[in-house]
Amino acid sequence: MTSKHKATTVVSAGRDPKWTKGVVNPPVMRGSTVVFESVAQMKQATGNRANQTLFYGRRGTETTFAFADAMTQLEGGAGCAVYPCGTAAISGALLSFLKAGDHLLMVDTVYEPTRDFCDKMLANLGIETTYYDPMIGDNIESLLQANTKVVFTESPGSITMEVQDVPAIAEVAHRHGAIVMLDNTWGAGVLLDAFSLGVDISIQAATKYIVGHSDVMLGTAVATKEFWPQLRENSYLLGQCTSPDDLYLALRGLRTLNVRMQQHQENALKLANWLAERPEVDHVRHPAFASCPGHQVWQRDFSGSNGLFSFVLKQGHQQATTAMLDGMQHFKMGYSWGGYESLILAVYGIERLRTATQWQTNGPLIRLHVGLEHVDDLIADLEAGFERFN
Ligand SMILES: Cc1ncc(COP(=O)(O)O)c(CNNC(=O)CNC(=O)c2ccccc2[N+](=O)[O-])c1O
Repeated sequence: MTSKHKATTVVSAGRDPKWTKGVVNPPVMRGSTVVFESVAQMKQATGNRANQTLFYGRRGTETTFAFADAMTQLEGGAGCAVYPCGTAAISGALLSFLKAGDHLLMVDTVYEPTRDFCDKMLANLGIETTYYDPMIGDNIESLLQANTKVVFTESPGSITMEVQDVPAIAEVAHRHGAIVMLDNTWGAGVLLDAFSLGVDISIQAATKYIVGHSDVMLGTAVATKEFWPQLRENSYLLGQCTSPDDLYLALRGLRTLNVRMQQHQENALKLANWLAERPEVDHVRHPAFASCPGHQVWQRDFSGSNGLFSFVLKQGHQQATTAMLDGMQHFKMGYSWGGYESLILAVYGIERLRTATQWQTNGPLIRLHVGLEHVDDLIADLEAGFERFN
C-alpha cells in the first residue's frame, strides 16, 4: 500500500496480510532454524531464500520482511537490508560495493565513526578514501578518478549541518560510473526523497527517528532496483541480521514518525529562532536558516526539518560550557538523537575531523536534539543554562 503522502505510508507500509495474518501489527516471529515437511518444500524455500521466503534466521523472518517492506515503501526503493546499527549499515553498504584498488569519495563532514571506518578498515583493505568539501556540488568532478566506485554523502552533516547538493553530485558521479550513497538519517525517509535526487543507496541509522524511542540499535540500507541484489547478497555474506523484537519496535516507531517529526520541527524552529537572538550565540546552524551552509539546497530538496540542529557560541571556555550543560533539566547529555527526548552535546575538536575543509570558530559548537517536551520548558532550560554559562 503506497501513497504520495508520507503520513499514509508510515501508517500503512509493511502491513501486508501475508505478514500480519490479519492483526494490525505483524507478530514477532523469532527463529533460527526453519524446518520443512518435505524435500520438495525445502528445495522450494532454498531456491527462494533471497525473496522473503522462510529459509533460515539469517535471511530473516516474517517480522523482518514486514519491516523491510515498510522501509522500502517509505524510501521508494527496490529492497531494504537491515543491520544491527547505523554504523553497520554504512560499513555493510560500503563493503558491498568496494574492493581492493577502488577509490571512495567521502564527505568531509561525515559522522566521525564513518571516517574512522574509512581511515582504519577500508585503508587496510586497499581502498583509498578522498574527503571532499560538502559544498563542492558538481565541482566534485575534479576529484573523480578512474577507480572511483562510490561517492558517499551525508546531508545535512549531523554535527555542523551543511546541506549537500546531492543531485549535482549524483549527476557527475553517475557520468563517471560511480554509485551514490546517502546517510539519510536526518531526512529519515520523510523529509527527503533520496532516489529522486539520484541516490542509489539510502542508508539510515534507524536507531534515531525511525525507532524514535531511544531503545533500539538498528540500521537500514534501501537500494534501487539496479543495486538491490548486490546489496542484499553481500549484506547476507557479511552475516548482517537483526532481532525480530527490535524490528517490531522499529515498526511501532515508524507508525508515529510523521507526527513526531512535525512536533520536533515545530519545537526546534522555535528554539532556533530564540537562540538566534541570544547575545551568547554567534550563529545558528539549522538548515531552515539562511546562515546554514546549503540552506537554499535544503529549501529545494527537503520538505521540512526535524529536531537536530547546532549553534555556535561567540566564545566560551570549556568550564563555562560545562557549567551550562551540567544541571540541565530536559536537555540531557547523550551520544545519540532522534528519540522523543531532548539532548545536548558540546562538540570540541571539530577542526581535527576536517581534512578537506577548515573549521574555525571562536566559541564551541553545541548540538541540540529538540524533543517533544513543551517548548516553553525547553526554552526555560536553556535560559537557565545561559545564566550558568555567564
Ligand atoms: C548521521 C549518523 N549516521 C550514522 C550513525 C550511527 O548510527 P548507530 O549509532 O546506530 O551506529 C549516527 C549515530 N549518531 N550518534 C551521534 O550523533 C552521537 N555521537 C556519536 O555517536 C559519536 C561517537 C563516537 C565519536 C563521535 C561521535 N559523534 O557523533 O561525534 C549518525 O548520527
